[in-house]
Amino acid sequence: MALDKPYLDVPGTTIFDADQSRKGYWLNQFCMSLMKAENRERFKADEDAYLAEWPMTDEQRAAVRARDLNWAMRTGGNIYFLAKLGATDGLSFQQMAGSMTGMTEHQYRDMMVGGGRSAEGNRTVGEGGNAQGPAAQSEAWKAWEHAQQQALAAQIMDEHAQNQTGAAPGAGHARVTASVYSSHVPAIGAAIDLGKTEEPYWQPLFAGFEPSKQWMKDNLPDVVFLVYNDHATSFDLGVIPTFAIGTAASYEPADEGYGPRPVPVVEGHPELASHIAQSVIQQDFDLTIVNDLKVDHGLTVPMNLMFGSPSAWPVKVIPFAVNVVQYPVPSGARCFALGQAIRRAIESYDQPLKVQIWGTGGMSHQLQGPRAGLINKEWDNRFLDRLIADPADLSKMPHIEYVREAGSEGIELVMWLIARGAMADVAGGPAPKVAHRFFHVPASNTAVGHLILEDQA
Ligand SMILES: O=C(O)c1ccc(O)c(O)c1
Repeated sequence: MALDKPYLDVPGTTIFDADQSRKGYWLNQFCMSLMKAENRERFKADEDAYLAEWPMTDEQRAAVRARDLNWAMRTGGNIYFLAKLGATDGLSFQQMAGSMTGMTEHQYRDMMVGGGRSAEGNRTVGEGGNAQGPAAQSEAWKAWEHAQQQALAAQIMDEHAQNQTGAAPGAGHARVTASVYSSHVPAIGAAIDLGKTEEPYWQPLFAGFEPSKQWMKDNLPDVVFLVYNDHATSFDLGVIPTFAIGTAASYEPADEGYGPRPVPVVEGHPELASHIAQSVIQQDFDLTIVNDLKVDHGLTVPMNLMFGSPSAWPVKVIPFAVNVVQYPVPSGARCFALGQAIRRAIESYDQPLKVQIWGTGGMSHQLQGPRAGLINKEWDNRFLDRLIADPADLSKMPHIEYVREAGSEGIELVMWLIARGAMADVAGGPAPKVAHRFFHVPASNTAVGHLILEDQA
């Protein structure tokens, strides 16, 4: 059980939540494609051929062909997406809504003219209202269900047999085991990709991460919650989310202009990510939910620094992108409080997963204007000291201090406060153990800082 679903007992109602969204992703994307006239024409000319272009399930294709909206919703469709299908057929929203009620078009219109369906008796399953019955089904859906019955029965038998012999699902809940902090300079990625890590310029930097790779082998988590910023890669100026959580099953490395980095695809953890999204949003942090995301150096470079260059990443990753590109960017205090909410979310997930939270970006660097190349070693090291010992006080530092002291791009360091806020001591537990600390200048234009804090709770 990942998502809390208090809405399941509302009669005749499907709430479009993360599970539904995941299930219906391609069905809904197909519907969106009908926003273009040329696609509507192609669909109308040959429905089967057009539907075959979309990686939907056979059942979803059948539901579309039958124009059975209840069936389509059962397979993950959402009415605002399905409405593009109805619009392609020339239907109004009233005709579409009415088609799901079992009433004729006229009966439904008359009900609306008469003041609409009453909420009385329709708030909870089992009351006596007129929306309590089973969903209206097309003949096609009934036939489909009939055909599935045998397969379903066999599957239930199988599951039953497995339950008899297999282990019980893991008990317990997820926990934060450590936080990791690291700069994410693209030139570090290029040095890895081009085999330059032993060159005199790069060797001292990579040497500083050798203990980290060993530590990671000894402390491998199941999931990394990876806080980073997108560098005008997946998010352009069209949409700028302040906090965006990736809920996809996988994330391809982005092409940032040099071609995609030759690193493995990043596997996500959609169930935990959706749970965290729900929990954190219910704690009043308004996250943007992202199902389609390519990840840039901000995410992949720290992965290499901590895991080396394996053929597949040994952990699942939940990407969490923070806007630090266009002002206003979130305050340190907001980031610190968000980290606390993320810890609560992780701890309330009912699977025994070990989760690390990483903060990336920084340290001091300025990539623009006559002040480009600014480095402030003393300030950076003081930042590391304060991050370890008094993050609550550090979180009060205003943006202007980051800019003046650590350069315009040094503002990325606010993201480290998200990871730090998720540690046990902030929630009243013991102080973390400093497993590793490293600082090096320069990597390209940047001072590289790195910390590993082990949770002692
Ligand atoms: O130092 C650099 O070259 C550099 C470039 C881009 C970044 O996002 C960054 O963090 C550092």
